[in-house]
Amino acid sequence: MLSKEIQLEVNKGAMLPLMEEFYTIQGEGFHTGTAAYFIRIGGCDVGCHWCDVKESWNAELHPPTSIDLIVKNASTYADTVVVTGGEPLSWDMTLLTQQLKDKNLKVHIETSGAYPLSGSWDWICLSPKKNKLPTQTVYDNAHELKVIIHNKHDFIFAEEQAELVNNNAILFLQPEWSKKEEMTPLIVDYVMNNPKWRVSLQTHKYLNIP
Ligand SMILES: C[S@@+](CC[C@H](N)C(=O)[O-])C[C@H]1O[C@@H](n2cnc3c(N)ncnc32)[C@H](O)[C@@H]1O
Ligand SMILES: Nc1nc2[nH]cc(C(=O)O)c2c(=O)[nH]1
Ligand code: SF4
Ligand SMILES: [Mg+2]
Repeated sequence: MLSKEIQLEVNKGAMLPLMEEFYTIQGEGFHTGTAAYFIRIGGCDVGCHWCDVKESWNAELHPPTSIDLIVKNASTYADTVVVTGGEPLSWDMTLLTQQLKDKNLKVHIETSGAYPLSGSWDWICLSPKKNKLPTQTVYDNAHELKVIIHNKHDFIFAEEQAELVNNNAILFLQPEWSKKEEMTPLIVDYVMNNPKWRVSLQTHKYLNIP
């Protein structure tokens, strides 16, 4: 159990359960190949059975960390910060994003959109999940829609989600890692037949970097 004082700070978004932070190359989606500092915030109740960071789900395993410290570390690296998780929108992102922007950093988010949008973002990557669909604010503000393809039905889900996202969002299909041998050729065919979509791969896993 957190002390009352710390719980209040977490509720305000002045402290967040930090799982890890690392400087790497954005491996996925529109900004693939570009250097970025990743901040991974613990806590997620969406429950994707193929999630590649299940250790992030239980927020209680990750120490509440002051955003002052998170921002200080981030600003010593690249000019772009990617906030991920866990599900970052489980928490109030207002203060964290304000302070990152005060340091002139570009602030990106990786989100399932399952909770209402908080914070101010230069780039929103929405990766919707069937078991907890995105909220309207995230559909309206997403710059990128990145749908994970684990089976053939996910192409239908992808088209449904593309109807819900704003018209400017760039559309990506990304193979679920454990099914990539089977799904990647289907994605390649699908994108050639439906060129409004683009392919996204988890390139960091091929590069053996975090
Ligand atoms: C771990 S999630 C954290 C952020 C947020 N909870 C979300 O799902 O967008 C980061 C990204 O990894 C993707 N992802 C997670 N597990 C994956 C897997 N096994 N194969 C491919 N992509 C995966 C998610 O869809 C999301 O785009
Ligand atoms: N290199 C790298 N790129 C990423 N893009 C999204 C990631 C995530 O887990 O949110 C991720 C990640 O974990 N590593
Ligand atoms: S929403 Fe993201 S962090 Fe949560 S289980 Fe799904 S992939 Fe993992
Ligand atoms: Mg990842």
